[in-house]
Amino acid sequence: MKIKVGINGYGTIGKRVAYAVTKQDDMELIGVTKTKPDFEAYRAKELGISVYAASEEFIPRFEKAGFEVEGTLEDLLEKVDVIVDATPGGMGAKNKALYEKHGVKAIFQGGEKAEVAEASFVAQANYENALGKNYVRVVSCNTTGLTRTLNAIKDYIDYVYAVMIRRAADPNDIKRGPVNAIKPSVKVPSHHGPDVQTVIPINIETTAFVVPTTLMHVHSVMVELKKPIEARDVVDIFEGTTRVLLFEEGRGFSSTAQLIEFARDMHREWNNLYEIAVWKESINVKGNRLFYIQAVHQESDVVPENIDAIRAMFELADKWESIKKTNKSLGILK
Ligand SMILES: NC(=O)C1=CN([C@@H]2O[C@H](COP(=O)(O)OP(=O)(O)OC[C@H]3O[C@@H](n4cnc5c(N)ncnc54)[C@H](O)[C@@H]3O)[C@@H](O)[C@H]2O)C=CC1
Ligand SMILES: O=C(OP(=O)(O)O)[C@H](O)COP(=O)(O)O
Repeated sequence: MKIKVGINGYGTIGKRVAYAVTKQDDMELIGVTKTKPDFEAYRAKELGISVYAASEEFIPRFEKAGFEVEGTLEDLLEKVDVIVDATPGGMGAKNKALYEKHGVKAIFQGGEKAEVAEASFVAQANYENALGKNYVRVVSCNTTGLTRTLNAIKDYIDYVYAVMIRRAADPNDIKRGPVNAIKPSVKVPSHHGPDVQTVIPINIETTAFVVPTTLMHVHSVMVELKKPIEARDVVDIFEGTTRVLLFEEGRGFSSTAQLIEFARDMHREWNNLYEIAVWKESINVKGNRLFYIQAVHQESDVVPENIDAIRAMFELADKWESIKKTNKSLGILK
């Protein structure tokens, strides 16, 4: 039996999750919602994807353009086992009542508060917490990135301090800035540390900045160690950690630009870099402190998590079976 999946919100995350669903042999993409008949709606149709209006109120827009939709979100909800809510942050919580009304399981994204779901999720850290659940939240791209690497070394962690340098906007976004400024998040700690704690119980504080780039986020991580570890052991641990890749400045990876070029060279769809990129040379231990720097491709790192969350919610596979299956289907390197 294939799990029938719908996507509400066909934007940056929604379209990538839709694509990933079509790559799974145990899932079927039933349809996606759109609020307007823009080029993304036409492209979805060209790809054979059924397009639904996100609600009744948007129908006139489609009618005016002569774009035929299959119905509304409520019609889509009648046909699916699970809906992936990838609407703008905060909207998912409002949509939840509709999902409950139709008795459909739902996955929410990191723009929602943890309370929207029964579990916050990063597959390699807490797959088991989502088993059989009706509502799961895939945490934000930054939280996912922090969790992947910190979970791998959690036995050594006394306290984590991390600085998040966040991209101002996604590449297709023309409305957001800053254009020529660095914008601190004066709310300290930023939401990322507490968010990591919704997945793994570690001591962590984070601060965050927004900078004028669209490519990726970068994290500067400092860990106060509970017990000694050598930098080369951390390298070994990260080398053995799924969805984490080590990149060397010595091989030309001197910025996020080269990381994205690597994804392009790999012919990844939308230059997705699903893996968290850790700069190998940045892994250093000084006394009882470990330092490393990593980059997160915000548009794609949460995509495999959405797929694994679906498998966990329907108890289709155990943790490693699901992770391996998802990795293989998306060309994730390890
Ligand atoms: N872009 C990113 O870097 C990441 C975003 N997230 C989270 O994923 C969620 C979605 O974010 P993005 O994909 O970036 O947003 P987006 O703005 O690219 O896409 C949202 C889509 O929802 C549509 N939409 C708007 N109102 C709607 C409605 N009433 N019903 C249905 N669809 C509606 C928009 O037209 C758009 O296509 C948010 O919670 C965000 O915090 C998580 C990880 C990374
Ligand atoms: O939600 C995200 O993008 P957004 O800025 O489009 O809302 C990313 O996951 C980054 O969010 P974060 O920096 O709050 O973790």
